[in-house]
Amino acid sequence: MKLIEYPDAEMMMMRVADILASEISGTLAAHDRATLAVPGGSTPGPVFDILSGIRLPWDRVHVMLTDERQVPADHPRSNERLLRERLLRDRAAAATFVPLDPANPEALADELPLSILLLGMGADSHTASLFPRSPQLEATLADDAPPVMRIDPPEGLEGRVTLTGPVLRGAMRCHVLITGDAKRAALDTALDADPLDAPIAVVLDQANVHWARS
Ligand SMILES: O=C(O)[C@H](O)[C@@H](O)[C@H](O)[C@H](O)COP(=O)(O)O
Repeated sequence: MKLIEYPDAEMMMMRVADILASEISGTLAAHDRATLAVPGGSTPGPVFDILSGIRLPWDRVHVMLTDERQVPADHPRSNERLLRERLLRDRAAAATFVPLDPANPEALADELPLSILLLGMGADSHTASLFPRSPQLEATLADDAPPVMRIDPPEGLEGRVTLTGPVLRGAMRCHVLITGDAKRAALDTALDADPLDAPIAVVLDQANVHWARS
């Protein structure tokens, strides 16, 4: 793991957007297409705002979510809604959105391995929708898991659809974006943990973790 600490969240968001843009560009220099997977939640919006305005060959970029909440696409808690409002606009409106469909996991085969993976993390160390104590966690972390699966978070949140362990581990480049002391403490604990206890551990070997206190 490489941990990059920033003086504040604003600087972190600008830098991470720059890194993602240059990784998209680098991928497109060598390949016809780049596939970028991004999280929902409350943290990444400012990265999306900046990235959407950067000049890139967006028509060769496929964008998907790392996970989705099972709510209608126009619901305030929908990650697709966040993506459409904050990332798939301005210059990035030319990108192709790839939906997560657990009924048709093979539809993702052409997108793998992911070129660039951006993950969030909860203070319980969940990432994407791989939640500790979820009844399906072990199946979603298995080496032979399909690329996308349904999963029930343990604490009565809505059902989720998530990219699975093999997809996250297989990404060519992996970034984790976190703020605050509680998430930093969870990260420190996860460094020596089993992914079944701290799911973020599934990517920490290869991850660049970007952290700002606030
Ligand atoms: O849909 C989601 O909830 C996510 O993709 C999830 O993995 C998120 O990244 C973390 O829960 C952190 O969420 P916050 O950024 O809101 O703290």
